[in-house]
Amino acid sequence: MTDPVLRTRGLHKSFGALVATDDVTLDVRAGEIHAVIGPNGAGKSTLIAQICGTLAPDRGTVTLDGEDVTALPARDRARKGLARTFQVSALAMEDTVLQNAVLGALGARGRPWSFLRAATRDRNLRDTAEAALHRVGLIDHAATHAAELSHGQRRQLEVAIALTLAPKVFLMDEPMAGLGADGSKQMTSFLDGLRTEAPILLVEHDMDAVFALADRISVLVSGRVIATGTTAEIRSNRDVRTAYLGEDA
Ligand SMILES: Nc1ncnc2c1ncn2[C@@H]1O[C@H](COP(=O)(O)OP(=O)(O)OP(=O)(O)O)[C@@H](O)[C@H]1O
Repeated sequence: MTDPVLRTRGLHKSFGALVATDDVTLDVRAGEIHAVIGPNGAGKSTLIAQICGTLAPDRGTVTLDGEDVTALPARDRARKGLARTFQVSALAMEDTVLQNAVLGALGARGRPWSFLRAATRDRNLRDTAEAALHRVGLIDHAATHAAELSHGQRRQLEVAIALTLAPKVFLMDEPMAGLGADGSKQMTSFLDGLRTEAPILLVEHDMDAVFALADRISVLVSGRVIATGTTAEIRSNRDVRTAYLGEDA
């Protein structure tokens, strides 16, 4: 079997007496969607933060394509292909969809647009940005301001920006949040097609989406992975049913 694209080994993080991440070992393999589920406060966001590098673990490692990136800051991990999406606030709302994607391709989000105006005239950057917008179905909205996009379209734009950086793996934190039933269905089918671009580590509360999409699921309870398996294995796991899904799951 090929090496996983992303692997955590023994990740551990405490806040005072509270153990938020308790020796978490998991991996994400090429082509798969690996979902992490768990009740509120189980430690999902804390885990994602350590994987993407915004929070330092007390111990344990994160490897990307076999390279130990534990000591690298988030920005360097992103450059190496660890693409965190759905931080909608990262979009420049006053800029167009195309400008956002070009800035993404430059890896230059957060810099004043006035300094980067020339970038949209750069043919290579435009081609990269347009290809990504095409891939996520936003090319017809290239001239629309990000502020005018729907919730779901903004998430697609975040993915387009991530695609411009040729991601090795996507980290997605609650992509369905706030989308409503129809929006969630559309996002589910969008993510289903996206796994061919890069595998996805998906943190999500929407169980319909999780069970429709995931190749494997890890269940986090009180910072600890209590089970990892296929959707069928997780559905029938007694510990999971007791701790999380409930007997009617
Ligand atoms: N910076 C922090 N300082 C102290 N405690 C924290 C900090 N960040 C998280 N925690 C605690 O760590 C635990 C795990 O929180 P975390 O947000 O990772 O859970 P979660 O599974 O993402 O929850 P939710 O599903 O509600 O988003 C919680 O008890 C939380 O209160």
